[in-house]
Amino acid sequence: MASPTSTNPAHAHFESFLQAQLCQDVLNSFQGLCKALELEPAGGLSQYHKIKTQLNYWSAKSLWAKLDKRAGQPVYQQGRACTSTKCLVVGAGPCGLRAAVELALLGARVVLVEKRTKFSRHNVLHLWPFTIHDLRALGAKKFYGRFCTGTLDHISIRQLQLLLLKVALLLGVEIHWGVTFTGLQPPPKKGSGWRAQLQPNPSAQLANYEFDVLISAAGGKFVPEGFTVREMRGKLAIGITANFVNGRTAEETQVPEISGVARIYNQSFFQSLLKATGIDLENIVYYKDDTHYFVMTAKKQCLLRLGVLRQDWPDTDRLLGRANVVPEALQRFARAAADFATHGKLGKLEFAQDAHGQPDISAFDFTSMMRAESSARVQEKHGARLLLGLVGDCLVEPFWPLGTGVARGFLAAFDAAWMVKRWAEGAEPLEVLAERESLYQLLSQTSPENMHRNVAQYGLDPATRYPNLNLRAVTPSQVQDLYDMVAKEPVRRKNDKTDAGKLTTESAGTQEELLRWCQEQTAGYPGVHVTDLSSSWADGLALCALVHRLRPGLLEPSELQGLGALEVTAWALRMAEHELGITPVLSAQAVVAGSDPLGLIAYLSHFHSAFKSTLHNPGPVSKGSPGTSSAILFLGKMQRTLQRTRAQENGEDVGGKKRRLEAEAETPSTEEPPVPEPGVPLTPPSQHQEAAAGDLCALCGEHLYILERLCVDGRFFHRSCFRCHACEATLWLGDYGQHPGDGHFYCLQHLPQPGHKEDGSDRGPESQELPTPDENSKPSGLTPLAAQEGASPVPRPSQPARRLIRLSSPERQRLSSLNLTPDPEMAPPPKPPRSCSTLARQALEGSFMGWGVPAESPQGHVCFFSAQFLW
Ligand SMILES: NC(=O)C1=CN([C@@H]2O[C@H](COP(=O)(O)OP(=O)(O)OC[C@H]3O[C@@H](n4cnc5c(N)ncnc54)[C@H](OP(=O)(O)O)[C@@H]3O)[C@@H](O)[C@H]2O)C=CC1
Repeated sequence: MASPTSTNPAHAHFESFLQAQLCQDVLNSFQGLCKALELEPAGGLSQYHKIKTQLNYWSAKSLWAKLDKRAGQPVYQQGRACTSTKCLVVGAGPCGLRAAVELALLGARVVLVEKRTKFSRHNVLHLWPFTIHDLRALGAKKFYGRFCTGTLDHISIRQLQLLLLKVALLLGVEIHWGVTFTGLQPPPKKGSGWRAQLQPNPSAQLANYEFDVLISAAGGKFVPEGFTVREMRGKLAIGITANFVNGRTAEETQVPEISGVARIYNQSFFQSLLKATGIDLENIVYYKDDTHYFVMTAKKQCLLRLGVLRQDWPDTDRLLGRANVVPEALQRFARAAADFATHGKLGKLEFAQDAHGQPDISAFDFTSMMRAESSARVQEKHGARLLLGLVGDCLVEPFWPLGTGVARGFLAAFDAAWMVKRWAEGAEPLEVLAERESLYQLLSQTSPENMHRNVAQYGLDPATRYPNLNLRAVTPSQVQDLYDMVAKEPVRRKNDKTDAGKLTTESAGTQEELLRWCQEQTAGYPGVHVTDLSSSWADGLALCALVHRLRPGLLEPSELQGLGALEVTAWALRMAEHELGITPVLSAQAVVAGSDPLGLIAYLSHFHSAFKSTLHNPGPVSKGSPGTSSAILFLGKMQRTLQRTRAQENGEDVGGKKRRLEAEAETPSTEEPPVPEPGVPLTPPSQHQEAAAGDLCALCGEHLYILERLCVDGRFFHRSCFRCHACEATLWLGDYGQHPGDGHFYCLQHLPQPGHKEDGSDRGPESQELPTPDENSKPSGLTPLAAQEGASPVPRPSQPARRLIRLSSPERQRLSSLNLTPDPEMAPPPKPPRSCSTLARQALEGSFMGWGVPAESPQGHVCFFSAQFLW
């Protein structure tokens, strides 16, 4: 057995390859290695086995042991799962490389194109436990000895790229640098395949490469053909990142990292900072890696005051545009903040250089994020099918204070590779797409707390990662529009230079656009004048108009005659929920009182989504004039009723209505309460009272902020409270059951047979048919709703039967072979604290993903994150 110091040139190349810290050095040493071993690089998995056979000295063997262990997982079928699949991956960011590695392990031929020629991003990513385990298992320590040696778990983007690049090269991925993917070249005739348009003109071999899978991992600015994106925009939040040279001196090593200081947790720190420097921040983070990396959220007024921004512009792009930012002032700002946060112990704080040789500092707007509407598509031409999948920022741009780091990017990479495996197995395109979309639904809800606890079991199979998985949450019929015979026009995003400033109607995202859309949909309805996203909705008419616009047949004027605003609103909310599937995120009281503007925006964005999906699957929605005769009749009557009510109210004291709403707001039920008696003195609603307007969790009774709200059967819970009564796993919407006997919620695995006993002695086998929640079989314990319904003056439509979810036998077998039964020894995960971080984590995702909703904290702050969460 030879040692690395032997004269074998292959060993020397291999050691250089392991140690290389620049992209070009990695490529050079790998080429040298292949030459020395007389191998053609990019030879797929067989190339890996050849390298392994020839390099069998101890240092190399420790790496092979790790890679062999991963490659030996049954899911890869010894590298034969996708041998006839040819993939093109676009983008060598962390997610593109991670996806390429998985595809290579499956035995696919993988070609990756990246427009950059070097890795230069110093910014540091937070790592979840599973990502650390995953990277260690790929030999991270071998490539980067400092991997996760600090007090905090993180890695710089470039180090992450470097180590994944090395793994990808070893596994035979073909990588082309400085090559930009510009579009698809459909097959010109039968018998030919899909190719890529690339810039600059590629070699003939690359130009002629025909593939049947395209994975786009090209980052948040790129949207491949056929995909649509939605912009989520909240209140302005300005992030600043700065990287300073890390000289790795003893003094620098001593300086403690800051995993996150947020204003709401440490007011005195931020006040002292303001006093000493004039800098006003919401939060600050400091990580030590290749550089000293700082990220902070700065207040606009202070940036203007300190001359960092020249002028205040309402348009964020202009506000933070190159012309409006003074680089020297920005550098002074970041340096002073970093210096203060580290008590001056980092010395002179010299800026590291970015890709262009400039000081590595940037100010960016993180209020706007893009999210693709779907994660995959299939295109077919002349009989050649192409599967397209998105991963990483190209799929969902992360909201950096949530601390999702690269974790969800990796999950999407795994899910996409799993999709490719299913594709290679010959599953029907719509089935493949439906499964992928089912997984995509889970992505935004994932957190370390609600995934399987044993990260060592994580693999490509989604069942190893997501508990209570239902790969049929989305059905093939729901994804028909993702299967194109002809590609649609690409949708470009707002800052796409090729189509600057334009958003398609489908990706419209700002509140103004939402308002405009609401105005368009409600135009022509008598008595409806939508001028804003708050008070215009207080009489319930506009909401009814939207419901009618979507489903004209739902409105029966006779049902609503004589009702007040609150009752009308409650009716509209219920109709929307039960008939249109639009989950309420605020109560009727809050709509009428206008006490929850954020909730209303989130809620209205659901209508927009529902409207769009109805357009995709045309049903009863009338696209023509909204003012059908029944609607006009209905709303006319409603208006008269409301006018009568108002006239009566004018007889009361001026604050009668307000006081009444306030009293209503104290009723925690989401059902409409009885209209209170007039005569109570006027006081503006306090924060507490506003919070009480349907804002208490129906399970724990604690305050429920909008970002935490989960609506199940008309009641609101904290997401963290919505757990399986048996195993305490967090439940996914659509994948749970409520037992009619005990009223508790269960995951499908633990849902007891009807008539079970609480002690579980009669607990049935795994998946059970979910009870259809008809009105008579409402459980008593958890459904006060049912009791109230009798008293409700508003007729309630029958609820649609809940979906029947059964695992197929192969699925059951697969699950049982994975041995995923919860370990009885293992304590249930602690309930996460409901802090601003939790709110933030749940913001802008989940069921009210539509319009970006600024995160609402108890203190009304817009940005927040706590110690453990970081980019
Ligand atoms: N801290 C930070 O500054 C950033 C952090 N991140 C984090 O990184 C992760 C995302 O990684 P990932 O999804 O892999 O995305 P990345 O943005 O890291 O990588 C995408 C790569 O694809 C390149 N690319 C873009 N368009 C094309 C094209 N048409 N043809 C070829 N290459 C192209 C990009 O170049 P180019 O960038 O020049 O467009 C970039 O190098 C997330 O966790 C995110 O939080 C992501 C971005 C910034």
